[in-house]
Amino acid sequence: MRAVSPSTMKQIDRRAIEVYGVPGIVLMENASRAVAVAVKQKIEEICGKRKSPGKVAVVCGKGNNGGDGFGAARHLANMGFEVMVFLASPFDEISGDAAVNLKVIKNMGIPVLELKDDEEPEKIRGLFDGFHAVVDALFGTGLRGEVGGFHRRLIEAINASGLPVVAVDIPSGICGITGKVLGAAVRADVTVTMGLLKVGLLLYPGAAHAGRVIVADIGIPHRVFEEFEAEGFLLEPGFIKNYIKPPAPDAHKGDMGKVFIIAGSKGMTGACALSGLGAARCGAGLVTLGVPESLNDILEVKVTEVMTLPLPDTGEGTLSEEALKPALEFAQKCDAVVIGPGLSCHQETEKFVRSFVAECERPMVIDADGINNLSQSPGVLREAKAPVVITPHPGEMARLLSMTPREVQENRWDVAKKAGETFGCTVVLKGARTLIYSPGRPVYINPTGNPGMATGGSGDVLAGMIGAFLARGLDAVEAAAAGVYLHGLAGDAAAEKKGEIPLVAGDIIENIPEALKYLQEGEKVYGYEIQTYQG
Ligand SMILES: NC(=O)C1=CN([C@@H]2O[C@H](COP(=O)(O)OP(=O)(O)OC[C@H]3O[C@@H](n4cnc5c(N)ncnc54)[C@H](O)[C@@H]3O)[C@@H](O)[C@H]2O)[C@H](O)CC1
Ligand SMILES: [K+]
Repeated sequence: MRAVSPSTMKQIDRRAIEVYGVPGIVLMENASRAVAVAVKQKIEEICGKRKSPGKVAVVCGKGNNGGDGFGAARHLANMGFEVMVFLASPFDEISGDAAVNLKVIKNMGIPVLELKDDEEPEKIRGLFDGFHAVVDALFGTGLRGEVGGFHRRLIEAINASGLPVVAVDIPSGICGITGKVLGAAVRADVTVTMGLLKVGLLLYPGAAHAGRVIVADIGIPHRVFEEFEAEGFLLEPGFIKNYIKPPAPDAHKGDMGKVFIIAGSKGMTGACALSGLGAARCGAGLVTLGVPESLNDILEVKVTEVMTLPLPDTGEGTLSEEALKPALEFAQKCDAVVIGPGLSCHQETEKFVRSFVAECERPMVIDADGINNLSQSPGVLREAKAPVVITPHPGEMARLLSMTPREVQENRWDVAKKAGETFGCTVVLKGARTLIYSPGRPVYINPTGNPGMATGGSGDVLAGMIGAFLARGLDAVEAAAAGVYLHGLAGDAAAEKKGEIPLVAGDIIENIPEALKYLQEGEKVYGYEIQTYQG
């Protein structure tokens, strides 16, 4: 599902009005209706259907977000709710379509209380006593910069009310593209966003402030959406299902892709097994682990469905430079390579990784120590002869870009794009709402997964899964999207059974079959669900 920035949404709104001739007031009417229906649903969810359905406070700003609020107030009154509008702006500053709707509700006798900037703080704090829900129509795509002073106090009062909150378009105070809190932000139970998803509703902390997201079709001709490049794309089952096709009836293991996984060092044999099994569970026909010779016997015991290839060892249980020739030769016989899980940063291994990445002619997933071994020479990534997917967690990305993990986390969107453009590869920036970026493509946002997956070995499994999809012929972005989505879905299935705390990497592998089954047959989607309101 497409996700856009506020500025792109404004351009789409404008084109619908000025080029296609849809009057703005019509868009606002549809938006208002969607909000009112969501409020009714939310209150009924909590209080059940009642003769007198309840009392709703609608907090309106001075722009069209507020205009949606005025329209929603009218619809809610028509539904039998007792409605009160709190206007966070002087009456005479309301204009255009918003002014039309304000006039109507005043003609209907709906009380509209104009709040002054210098209202007594305790008056603001007590504003919502006795109400059953609050509608946040303060700021939408028109928010600029930090929310301060009176608006901040108003937002804090909404959050302190303890009432269910329905946000109009974007929770006020959330940046519509980064998801950051700009000073203060409303915590909504439901966000009714107009036309298309906004990126900021999908990225933390915005995703936490948005609650359940409903995308309202407000009557913009759908072809207008096609006329603009969406900045983001929320990964969904339908999108992934196309990539995960069952094997042909007469398939044999050679058809299903050969994956070569170069991994492991003394004490890190688990990483080899986890990435190998991750690949095998995603349908790779043949999986071979290239490991330091001294660890080969251990791996032979550890794995069954996966083969091993002993490679020259430094004598310390790590790969030596001598491993380059045999590793490149074997890679030539495979369809995709995964390099990095548990490899260590031994100085000889670092040289091996640098040369291998520069010379390998097969699509590669570079993970964990594969990335760390390139942090002194990230330019090698640009020399790669075949498509590359890097799968850094924030710390590994920080080393690659000479940033701090905090800087990475505070700018995930921009960092993922910067890394993709700098290294000319597909970037999987792991974390809550993993981002996938490749030059020239939108940023894919993954909604699956849970905090229980932040456990040793989880990344090794993911690297193997992406390697399997690469080996089965998906391009770098598709393989990354399929792997990331499925990895999170399997983790959600595991967490549903065992809880998040006890979850270990092996549980993710165990649940890949169930996750695949849901993708291909079921409708149940864990974790994240977007509803669409068609009016
Ligand atoms: N035709 C359309 O565009 C439709 C828009 N819809 C809704 O309208 C809003 C966007 O409305 P807009 O008037 O552009 O801006 P906002 O209402 O979001 O902003 C309100 C107002 O607030 C002022 N402001 C901005 N930043 C700050 C700040 N940091 N502190 C104080 N005040 C601030 C600024 O002057 C703005 O004018 C969109 O979200 C939809 O909800 C309809 O839904 C569909 C048609
Ligand atoms: K809002």
